[in-house]
Amino acid sequence: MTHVTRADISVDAELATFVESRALAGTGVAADHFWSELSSLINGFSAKNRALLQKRQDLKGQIDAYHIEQRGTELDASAYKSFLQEIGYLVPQGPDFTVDTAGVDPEIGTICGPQLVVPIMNARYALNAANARWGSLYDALYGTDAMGSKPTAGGYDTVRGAEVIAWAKSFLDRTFPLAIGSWGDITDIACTKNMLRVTGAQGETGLADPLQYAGFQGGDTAPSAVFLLNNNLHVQIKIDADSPIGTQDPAGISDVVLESALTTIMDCEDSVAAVDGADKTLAYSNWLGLMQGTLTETVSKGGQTFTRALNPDLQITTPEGGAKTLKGRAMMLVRNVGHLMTNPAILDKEGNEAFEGLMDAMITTLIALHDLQREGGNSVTGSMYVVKPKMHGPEEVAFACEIFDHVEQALGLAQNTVKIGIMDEERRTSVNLRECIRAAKSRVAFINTGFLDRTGDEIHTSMEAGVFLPKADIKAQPWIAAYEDYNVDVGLACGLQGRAQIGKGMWAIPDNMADMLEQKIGHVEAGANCAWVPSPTAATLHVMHYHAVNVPAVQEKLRQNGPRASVDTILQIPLAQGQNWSADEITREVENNAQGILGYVVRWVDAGVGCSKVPDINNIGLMEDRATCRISSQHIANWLHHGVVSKEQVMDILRQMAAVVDRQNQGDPSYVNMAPDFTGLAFQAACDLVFKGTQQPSGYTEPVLHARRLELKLSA
Ligand SMILES: CC(=O)SCCNC(=O)CCNC(=O)[C@H](O)C(C)(C)COP(=O)(O)OP(=O)(O)OC[C@H]1O[C@@H](n2cnc3c(N)ncnc32)[C@H](O)[C@@H]1OP(=O)(O)O
Ligand SMILES: O=CC(=O)O
Ligand SMILES: [Mg+2]
Repeated sequence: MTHVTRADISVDAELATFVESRALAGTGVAADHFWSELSSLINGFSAKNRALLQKRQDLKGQIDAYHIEQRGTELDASAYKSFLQEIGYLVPQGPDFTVDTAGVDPEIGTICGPQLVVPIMNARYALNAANARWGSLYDALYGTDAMGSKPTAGGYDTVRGAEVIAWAKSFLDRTFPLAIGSWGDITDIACTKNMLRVTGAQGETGLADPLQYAGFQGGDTAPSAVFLLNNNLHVQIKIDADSPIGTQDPAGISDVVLESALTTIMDCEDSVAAVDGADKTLAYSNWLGLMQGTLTETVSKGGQTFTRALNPDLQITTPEGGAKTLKGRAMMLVRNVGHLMTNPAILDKEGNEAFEGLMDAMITTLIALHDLQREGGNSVTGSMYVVKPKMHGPEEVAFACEIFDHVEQALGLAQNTVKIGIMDEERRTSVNLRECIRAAKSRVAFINTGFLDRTGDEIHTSMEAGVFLPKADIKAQPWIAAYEDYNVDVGLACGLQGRAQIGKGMWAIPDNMADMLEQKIGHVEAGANCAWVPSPTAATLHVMHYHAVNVPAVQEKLRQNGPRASVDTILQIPLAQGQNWSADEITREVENNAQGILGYVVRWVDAGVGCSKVPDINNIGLMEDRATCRISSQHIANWLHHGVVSKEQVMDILRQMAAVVDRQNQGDPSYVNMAPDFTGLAFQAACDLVFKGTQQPSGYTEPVLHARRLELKLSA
């Protein structure tokens, strides 16, 4: 890594070249000005950043001491809450208020739908994610277990195909009922002025609600696609009687395409491994390609090689005969890193690694200028959306706003152009959520329950309180339901409706789409504008929940009924209450956690892959990222700390599981086995995460992951 001097900072040479030759080009921002502003951000804001991190440690120390002193007695909930107030962990609530965020895009304010997340360093996936605005329902049903069974290998299965078509048409019947008859029986579709006419078994008919007709493509008597609208979401019925599917359909319908990922988060955080200047440059360069609309990637699959690019917008004819443009891409947000990490990509004037959150703020916003300075594009309202993760309490949210005040001034943007998504994923944010929102009241564009990090923080914060329940049982305790409800209650009370999303967390079992279809409607029924999905296919399936449930109506009802959850319930720590687990139960719990950690870490450290699908001990593929790894490592650390398992037992299990993970990766020619030597950096990283788990700041995994990956890169 070679650094070059720019203003009072040292910048990785590759990153400096990228910024000067590509990111700044055409923005009107001069290089000298940019570096001097970035330097003043880094050199001017780092002391406060450090102080905020110190406060996290100080509060944790006081909480640890409290639990150690109380050990052996039952936690007195009221005394505990008073203690948290005294130390400033729980802050006083100010008067009622509503947010006044202005200029948000419809996908944030008024259209509810799935939110896809994608690792930004993977251009192939990032392009797919931006293009996931529209997804084939036929493909999503055919290719997954959504209908109950999985597709078999081999050619097209006509029986399964017929099942898919019937399934999709029953969705159309539920969502866009015809005045007479069923979508399954129609033989012709025509688009006359103001009317959709379909011919069915019982003659000519139309939509029961004619206002659901939104337009068409192609000729009016022989359209190539018909557009329908329900709950602000479009659905395309594709008609192509010459296509393999359309030729067998009485009306020539070849597909049903759903508007799917309304928004996509391009992730620079939990799902990536970006440890140095080269990695950060790749992340920023992909973001630039997305903001300029020029990103492409060569993709080889199924024996073919092609170039993947961003989809264009769609042009349709409205029912009245006018022209209308529909967005072809998801509205993109970018997740910056939180306040914790530093990165050697930039060094401050004393030669210390700069806080990564500061460089992300300045550079991702600079890049967004390419979108903000043109008509249309990603944001039609002239906003940029930064998801800010892992903030602890209102002071840290206020700090994020100060950072963006500086960035906006530096780049000549109006104040509050940059909107912030507040991840409600740390306990000190959950219990002070109202004040966190107040701290960003003119910027907040979403709150989202990141329950994975939140679970990790639950364990770490109360490490000294006692033995935590097994991972699956933690999810069933009152604290988490209260946390989820409280987030919605507070969001509604602060007037987020129409101005900001109230979002829910990730579906972390990417291959279990039938379960997702059954369960994730719960997010929508709980009043969420959006909820996270791991893949474009999941977005296409999850969007059907937003067709079934009118979220604004749910939110209005919830708002009128008033708050349901209380901070007191959120503060109930999910500890084991004298459970007597068998040795087998303990071993399986630790094995499961160890397998997830190792399966994730080995790809992170050795291959720089920040998000992986890793089989659990029941062979179910789970999405693993830094947050899920935080839970698993903190859980083992908790059981170790309280003597549920010994260090020797855990080490034995880690070794056994390393061999299992090696076998799972057998097909990868570049994979280096962890067993039988267990001397590799990946195995050591897993050991650090577990055996030094109690000492990791907030239980985060990134300090260990970054250190070990850097070690590997430097030794290569
Ligand atoms: C706690 C948190 O912070 S959650 C947020 C962070 N997590 C994420 O962002 C999860 C994003 N999802 C992913 O990274 C992936 O889906 C994984 C790692 C879970 C699974 O990846 P894989 O094992 O490669 O998936 P799988 O083989 O089933 O599918 C690959 C195909 O789906 C596409 N795909 C999978 N996930 C995504 C995605 N998130 N966005 C876009 N496309 C995707 C790929 O482009 C690929 O298609 P292609 O061959 O046409 O390019
Ligand atoms: O970032 C999301 C989470 O669940 O953590
Ligand atoms: Mg998270």
